[in-house]
Amino acid sequence: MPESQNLEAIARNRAEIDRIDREIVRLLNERCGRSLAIRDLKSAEHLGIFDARREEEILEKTAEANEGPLDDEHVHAVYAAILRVMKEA
Ligand SMILES: C=C(O[C@@H]1C=C(C(=O)O)C=C[C@H]1O)C(=O)O
Repeated sequence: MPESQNLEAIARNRAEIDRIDREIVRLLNERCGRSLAIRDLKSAEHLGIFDARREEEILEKTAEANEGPLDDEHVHAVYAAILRVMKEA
């Protein structure tokens, strides 16, 4: 493939990554809205924000959902960060 075609392919893949990143940010904010709703409901029930068992369940379910090419270890690292920031929102 001539060099210019490779450069065009890089540009196309980057445009797709930009689109996917916008979608990921939208979904993260949608998820955060649900997490905040649960926080309010827990507060009304005088329950604490953090639920270690639920977070473990999420880490298991996201590993099960992983079809690669990311390793489960990578998905775990991303979700550990997501669960941490959800509690800081
Ligand atoms: C939203 C909840 O509260 C916290 C936030 C979680 C999340 O963002 O998924 C999961 C468990 C809790 O630490 C919940 O208990 O479901």
